[in-house]
Amino acid sequence: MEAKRYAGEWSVRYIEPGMTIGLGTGSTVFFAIQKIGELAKQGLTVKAVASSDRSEKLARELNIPIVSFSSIDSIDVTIDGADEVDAQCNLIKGGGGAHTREKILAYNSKDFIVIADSSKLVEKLGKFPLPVEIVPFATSLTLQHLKATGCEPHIRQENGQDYITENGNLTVDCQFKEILHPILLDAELRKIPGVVATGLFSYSMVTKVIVGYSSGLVKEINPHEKT
Ligand SMILES: O=C(CO)[C@H](O)[C@H](O)COP(=O)(O)O
Repeated sequence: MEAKRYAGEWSVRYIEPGMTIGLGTGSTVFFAIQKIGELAKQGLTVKAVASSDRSEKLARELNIPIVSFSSIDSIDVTIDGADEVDAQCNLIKGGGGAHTREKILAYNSKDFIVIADSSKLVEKLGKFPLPVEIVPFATSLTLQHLKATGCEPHIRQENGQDYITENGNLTVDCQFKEILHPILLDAELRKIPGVVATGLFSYSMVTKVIVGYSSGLVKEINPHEKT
């Protein structure tokens, strides 16, 4: 947990007065939102759009002004977590079931900052089952098409029932052996009618990844930096 806190708290240095910020979802973002709340209390003026009811509720409790997506043109910076980050900074997201809205936030943000503890760093994506949001219509056919891409698809359950996203859809956790070409796989999955969004986020969307270590060390990875 401390490693998540270090990454989350570090990330708020990229927030400037007057910005519109996107709030992701999850236990790492929790620490970023708390820190933003502290800064707001000290006078930082920002407005925020949230990717989930959970994050919105937390932000409201901390008196961070929340605005609706329809009232803004773009987001200055979105801060969000990840389930896996590969060597190029491609991501798997959606462990918390909010990846469709998170992708909309990231896509509409000038900067997309990913925060993660070091356990999320992997060489290749795919150990973590890939979340895919699907509409709950012709589910068994959609599952067959997902399976044909080379995975074992499982409809996510919560308290013994299908997990329903905030968009009213199902989440299918797709276990691949490994994901060698995340961008191609994302395109292949999105061709299946009924698929709303996958939890694959291309490195091209990512401005930087902030990694927290339990020692207190924080590292920044810039996927676009030439080495
Ligand atoms: O994608 C997400 C939610 O949909 C989260 O960012 C991801 O699951 C990481 O969560 P955590 O910070 O709790 O480890």
